[in-house]
Amino acid sequence: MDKATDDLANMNLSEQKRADYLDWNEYFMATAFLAARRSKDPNTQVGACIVNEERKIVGVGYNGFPLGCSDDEFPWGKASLDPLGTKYLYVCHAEMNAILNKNSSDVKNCTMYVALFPCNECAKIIIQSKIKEVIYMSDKHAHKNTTIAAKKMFDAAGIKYWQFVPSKSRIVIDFSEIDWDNLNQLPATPTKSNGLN
Ligand SMILES: O=c1ccn([C@H]2C[C@H](O)[C@@H](COP(=O)(O)O)O2)c(=O)[nH]1
Ligand SMILES: [Zn+2]
Repeated sequence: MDKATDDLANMNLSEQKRADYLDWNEYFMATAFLAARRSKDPNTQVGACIVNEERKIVGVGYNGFPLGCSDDEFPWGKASLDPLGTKYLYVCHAEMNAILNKNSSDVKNCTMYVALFPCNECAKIIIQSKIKEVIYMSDKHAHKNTTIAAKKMFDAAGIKYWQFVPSKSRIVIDFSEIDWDNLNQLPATPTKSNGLN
């Protein structure tokens, strides 16, 4: 293909809608996973994103210690002879933080996107806050009583829950790949010349 034909092909492509944009579920689940990257938990990082009926994000949270409880002083360990020496008695779960961080008056009829199926304690808060749907990614604790109880309560309360199975294997934000002059993500627009092709 000569350069003129190549330029024309690129021009026509740039007038068409991008095909590889994030769909709503990908966008909200990726937001939950981005929030999880704020977590200091060395073992499990959980993020949650709450979305209202207008598809607006109204709350985001991740697992971490309460305000005033230093990440450097409270224990991050899982195992200790003394339960007070583990994280479990102190850490706020991502779902609870997302609800408490809400920027709307309530989260009634909202959907929660969450990296891990909520535990029984989070399930109670989700139900009481009137969230109507939970979309989760990992169900790695499906065999545990905390998850079984959570599902039992969701079923009784009529809360819909389903597992998000991503069709994209990667959602990447790589600042080094962004063409800052055009705000194009170079890999997403391969026909655009980046000087390498
Ligand atoms: O519903 C949940 C369940 C757990 N978490 C958080 C709490 C802890 O920080 C980790 C779990 O630690 P493990 O080392 O995997 O036991 O996940 C949450 O945010 N939401
Ligand atoms: Zn929980």
